[in-house]
Amino acid sequence: MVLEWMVKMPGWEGIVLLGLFLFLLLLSAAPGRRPPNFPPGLPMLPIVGSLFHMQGVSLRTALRNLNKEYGNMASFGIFGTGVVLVSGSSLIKEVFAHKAASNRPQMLFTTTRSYLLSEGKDLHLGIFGGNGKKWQELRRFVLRHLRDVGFGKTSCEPMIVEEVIELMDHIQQQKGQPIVMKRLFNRSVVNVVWRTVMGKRFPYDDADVAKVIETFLQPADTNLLHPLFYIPGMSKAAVYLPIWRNATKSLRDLTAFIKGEVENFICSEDCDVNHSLASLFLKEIQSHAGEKSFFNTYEMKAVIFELFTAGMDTTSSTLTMGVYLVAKHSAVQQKVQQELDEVVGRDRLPSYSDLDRLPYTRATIHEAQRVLDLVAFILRSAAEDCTFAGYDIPKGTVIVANAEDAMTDPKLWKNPQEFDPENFLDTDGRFVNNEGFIPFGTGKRVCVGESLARMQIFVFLASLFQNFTFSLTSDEIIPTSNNTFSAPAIYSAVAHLRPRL
Ligand code: HEM
Repeated sequence: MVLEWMVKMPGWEGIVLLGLFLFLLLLSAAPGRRPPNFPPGLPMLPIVGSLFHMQGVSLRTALRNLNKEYGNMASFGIFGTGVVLVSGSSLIKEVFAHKAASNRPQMLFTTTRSYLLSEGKDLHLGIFGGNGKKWQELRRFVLRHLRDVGFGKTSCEPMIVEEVIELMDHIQQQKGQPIVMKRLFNRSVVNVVWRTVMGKRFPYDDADVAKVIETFLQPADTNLLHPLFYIPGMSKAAVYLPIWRNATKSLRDLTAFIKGEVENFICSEDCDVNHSLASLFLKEIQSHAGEKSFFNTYEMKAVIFELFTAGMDTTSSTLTMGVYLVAKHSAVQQKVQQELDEVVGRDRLPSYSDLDRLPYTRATIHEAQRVLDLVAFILRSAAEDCTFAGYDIPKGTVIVANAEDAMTDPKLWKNPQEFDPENFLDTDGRFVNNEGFIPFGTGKRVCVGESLARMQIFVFLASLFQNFTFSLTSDEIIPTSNNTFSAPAIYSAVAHLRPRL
């Protein structure tokens, strides 16, 4: 896997990395070293770690095998970094709730993005990539003020409904012709986030946002455990390498877009009266003027960048997969529509307040999210030396939550390998939550956008199934789930308008 990647690299950089790789190979002949009382797992050789023991299978398969072979606390090494894979929903929750597991490892895409946003002055910007006191303060500020501007609360539902109506108009205009579903939802989803974060929405034909959406690197294109990212010093060095500059073209376009949006906002006349997170952030920066503070325009750009990226493709992928699974299982589609007709009717759109009276629809939506399993492996790192399940984990160890295992654990789910809304229903048809359902992560760094995402997913999908019957028209492609993220199916569908009752 490593070798293949390097051989594909053109020019001197490929040669240098290949040389480095061969040098490491020679050094790895020395006896192995694993920290004392570290969880069991693959042999960890000096310098290269366990890379040679993971050859020939995809990373995801390697992680699955690790769990099966070594149990709920299993380990391996990537170069000098120890990695612990935590499985079992109760152990994941215990570990991830602990402040010792609350750091995020340095990831190449967060350092590159920080570099670009700060003109090279800071490599550790934002909430997602931030750690320690700065992460705590920024996260607290963003959560509090997102709530103030209505994020995920009933007051933001009308915005979601407006986007749903526009999307349904667009679908209706296709007049029963096949619709390519990939990225169909991105624009509507990003508008909801943008309205709370920046106080504006993008017109449907905005060319800049269309370009960003079109070239956006989807989560499933990102391998957060790529060995090259764990070469010591790489997260800092790579931002200066021409090869990395070329490989990150879409990231560069996106950072330029967000920088432009934020800078225009700061210069705009209504920046301090506009009721948005951006204007509250700006006020916070001004209130700390002259002091040493985490609130500055670089952090503001990074936080806005994160809300845009984390909020767009995650929710859109879930909607794409939701329509796909329901269209593929026509009996489920009929039951959802029957429940919607009985509880909501067809004269008004479903509202989030209907959720409790729509157990089958709710179970279907949860089940689509479980089957997609978007973030199958969630990355944190040890903020300090710590002990979990009797094993010692040194500071800096990467800690990975095996969400895939929790979401398919046969001890927790009736029918873990199938799309089956019954997984979230009791024998009386009532909706029941499941402790293995952790699509938004868990504990100290649980997803900031969970409440908004849940509301958006429900309102969009319930409205679509109330108004249209979907059927698949093409042979769908199920992307081989890669690495740490999963991708939704790629397909086309026909949407038949349902008549009013
Ligand atoms: C279906 C939609 C979504 C899914 C499945 C999802 C999933 C996740 C997961 C698994 C994490 C890591 C949690 C952990 O470490 O325990 C995360 C973090 C995060 N998410 Fe989401 N997310 C979604 C939507 C959103 C939205 C709508 C936003 C904001 C607009 C958002 C913003 C963030 C941020 C800022 C973090 C970093 C939190 C931190 O490190 O403290 N996400 N998300």
